Amino acid sequence: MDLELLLKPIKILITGAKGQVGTDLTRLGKTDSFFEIIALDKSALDITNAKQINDQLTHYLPDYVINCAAFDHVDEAEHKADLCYAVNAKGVETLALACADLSIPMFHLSTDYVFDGHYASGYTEDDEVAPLGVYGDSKWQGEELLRQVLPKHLILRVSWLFSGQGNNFVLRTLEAARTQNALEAVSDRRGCPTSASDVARVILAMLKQVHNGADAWGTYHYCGAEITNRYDFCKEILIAAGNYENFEVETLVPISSKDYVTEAQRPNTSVLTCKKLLSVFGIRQRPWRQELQWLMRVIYSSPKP
Ligand SMILES: NC(=O)C1=CN([C@@H]2O[C@H](COP(=O)(O)OP(=O)(O)OC[C@H]3O[C@@H](n4cnc5c(N)ncnc54)[C@H](OP(=O)(O)O)[C@@H]3O)[C@@H](O)[C@H]2O)C=CC1
Ligand SMILES: Cc1cn([C@H]2C[C@H](O)[C@@H](COP(=O)(O)OP(=O)(O)O[C@H]3O[C@@H](C)C(=O)[C@@H](O)[C@H]3O)O2)c(=O)[nH]c1=O
Repeated sequence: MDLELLLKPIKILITGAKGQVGTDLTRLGKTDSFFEIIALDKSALDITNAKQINDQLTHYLPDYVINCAAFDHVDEAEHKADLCYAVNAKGVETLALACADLSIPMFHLSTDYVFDGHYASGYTEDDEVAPLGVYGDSKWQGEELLRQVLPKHLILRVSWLFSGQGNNFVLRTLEAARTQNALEAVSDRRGCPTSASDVARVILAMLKQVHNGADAWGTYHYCGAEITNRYDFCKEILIAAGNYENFEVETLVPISSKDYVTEAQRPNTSVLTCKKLLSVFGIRQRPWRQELQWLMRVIYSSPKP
């Protein structure tokens, strides 16, 4: 690769730029001179709209497209299956076809919910998928369509995302703790929380390497280090936020997932093994507890809206 090309910032186009990962990726990417960021939210680029995709890609001609757009309301997906598949499966295919036409590699995010959660010791990228609900199935179909259409792709499966915005377990726990005296949390559902800003860091690190010639296309897992369950995670959230705020809540009760009935079935142990990412890219997992502490500092130092 010649020097001029190496010195040029890597132009990345982000879809779903107002979501959790989209927001953190935009923020982090803009502080890194290696990148030129084009951040498009749903109104600027709807991934179910082939013409809009084509117009935006030919206008910007990015080096990479990063798809952060998704329909990821797990329960709602059960009764809005058409919309869910339109975005997470067909939308991904439409985006990938446009990328293929213009020879643009695509980075895509997927989920631990492609697995059924019966495998207790952690899933590798080669383990068999068996989604339990519409959301997980739509994400798996999106992965497969991308693999068929565009060989130059990276798929990063992540789990249990949290950030300072959007609909996530951390913010919902804080909201509930402000208004309720007692909270219940499932103690037999295990996984690894992951901060959206940590995912953004990993995406940018992977992109730098493939841009510099690493032939590492394919599927990878990433999640925050250590395994926990929803009850212990909830406890950690309340302890971390308790340094800044007095909550209404007095008790946190561990319950069985059998007693927490939701529209969608969820995997019981959806731990992702991240060894492939370490061996191919040298990227290590960061402890989610540290990320949670950092997020609390950010949340409580920001002015109230
Ligand atoms: N959240 C989690 O816990 C996890 C998420 N993932 C995956 O990670 C990725 C990022 O998730 P996260 O950042 O949390 O998602 P968010 O829901 O925070 O963001 C997704 C964004 O996509 C937008 N969007 C929805 N439909 C379309 C469309 N047709 N075209 C363009 N944009 C659209 C949404 O807009 P609007 O809100 O206006 O509809 C939203 O801004 C997704 O692929 C998700 O499946 C994987 C594991 C865990
Ligand atoms: C609200 C609440 C949930 N829970 C438990 C039940 C269930 O296991 C889980 C549901 O919480 P959430 O709705 O935040 O989690 P959910 O939407 O299932 O989260 C998933 O989102 C999708 C997009 C993904 O890809 C997954 O990785 C995962 O992060 O938490 C409690 O135990 N107590 C509570 O008060």
